[in-house]
Amino acid sequence: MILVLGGAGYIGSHAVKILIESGESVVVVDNLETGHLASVNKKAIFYQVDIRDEEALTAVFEAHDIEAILHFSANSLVGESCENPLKYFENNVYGANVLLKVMRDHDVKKIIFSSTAAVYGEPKIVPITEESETLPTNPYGESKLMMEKMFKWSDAAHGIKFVSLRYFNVAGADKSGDIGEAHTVETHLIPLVLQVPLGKREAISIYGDDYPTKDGTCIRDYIHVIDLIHAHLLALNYLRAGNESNIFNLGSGSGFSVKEVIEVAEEVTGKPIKTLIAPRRSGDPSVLIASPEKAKAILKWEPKHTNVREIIEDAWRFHINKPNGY
Ligand SMILES: NC(=O)c1ccc[n+]([C@@H]2O[C@H](COP(=O)([O-])OP(=O)(O)OC[C@H]3O[C@@H](n4cnc5c(N)ncnc54)[C@H](O)[C@@H]3O)[C@@H](O)[C@H]2O)c1
Ligand SMILES: O=c1ccn([C@@H]2O[C@H](COP(=O)(O)OP(=O)(O)O[C@H]3O[C@H](CO)[C@H](O)[C@H](O)[C@H]3O)[C@@H](O)[C@H]2O)c(=O)[nH]1
Repeated sequence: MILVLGGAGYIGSHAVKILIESGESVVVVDNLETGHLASVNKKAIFYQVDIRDEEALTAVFEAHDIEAILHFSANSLVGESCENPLKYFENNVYGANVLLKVMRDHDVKKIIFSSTAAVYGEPKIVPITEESETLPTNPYGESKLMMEKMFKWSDAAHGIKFVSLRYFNVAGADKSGDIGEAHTVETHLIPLVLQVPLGKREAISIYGDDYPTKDGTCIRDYIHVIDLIHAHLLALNYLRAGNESNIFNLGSGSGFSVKEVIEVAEEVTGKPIKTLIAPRRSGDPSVLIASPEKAKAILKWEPKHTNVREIIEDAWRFHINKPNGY
């Protein structure tokens, strides 16, 4: 049995669907703070539980024979984390503490964890390898780095093996259009851009056009959620094969600017997208591009949907299908 924490969220709901399609039995735990019950595949067993509730989490571990955990549950808004850092340490770090305690007490030894490119902060060298310095510029990234260290020391003391996957910019949606990214508070570029052709937003603000990039706007590495989840399945096999704990970047290795994303979204939707030039958003690095070479070499991961047009087409299919979310 695989336990998916945060399985009602954007990325977690895709993981649940793909795990079930690949023949796994899945239990989902989610407190529904930002997730949607309707996004959880009906073949999964669902518990509305907060991972910080040790008693309730223990009951889930006692009800099921859990082999491995995919841990997506967290707060993950960079701006909010700067305004309310303690919320991030409370949910992400304390939540991991409770989880590791329950794992230790129930002899569960495998966990795959959602980390982030935000652990690197402003990179000195691009593309970013796993050896790059980790200097987060916001409490969200700091909380994820702290969690990585908690996993490292829990491995040393209790033999809990982990794979930490440092995601770059996750986007796109399942090809069915049934599940996708539907956050009540949306901060991510692609879903916000698509709100304009959906008629839900007048214009998209471009946060800064004076960066030292080819068109002055920030460059990011967009990774399709389906490719991202396939890396989790490979990480699960990696741990099942008895390998050591490890950390991998997950990105496509190529970058697209904010303006390029908007242009492609205009082509995909067939509608003009009005833009406004806004001030830079604080803490935004100009260029974030992953080196995915380690995941390719060790996990044998090969992202297949790296074209930003395909990523936007798949996101658009979901938004057309569910214009008001779940
Ligand atoms: N979306 C990205 O581009 C991106 C990039 C890097 C890392 N990540 C990480 O990936 C993970 C998933 O991100 P997402 O975009 O799907 O976010 P999301 O908010 O859609 O999903 C998180 C889920 O966890 C649940 N949750 C939060 N706190 C919980 C708690 N204490 N107990 C139980 N459930 C809880 C929420 O209700 C939600 O369903 C997060 O850990 C995030 O930090 C996301
Ligand atoms: O309305 C908007 C929203 C975003 N942007 C720009 O679009 C780019 C992408 O922004 P997102 O908010 O979509 O993503 P981030 O790169 O800020 O952050 C994401 O990727 C990070 C790692 O790269 C972390 O993992 C973080 O959790 C995740 O939200 C940035 O340059 C941002 O300034 C705009 O111009 N206008």
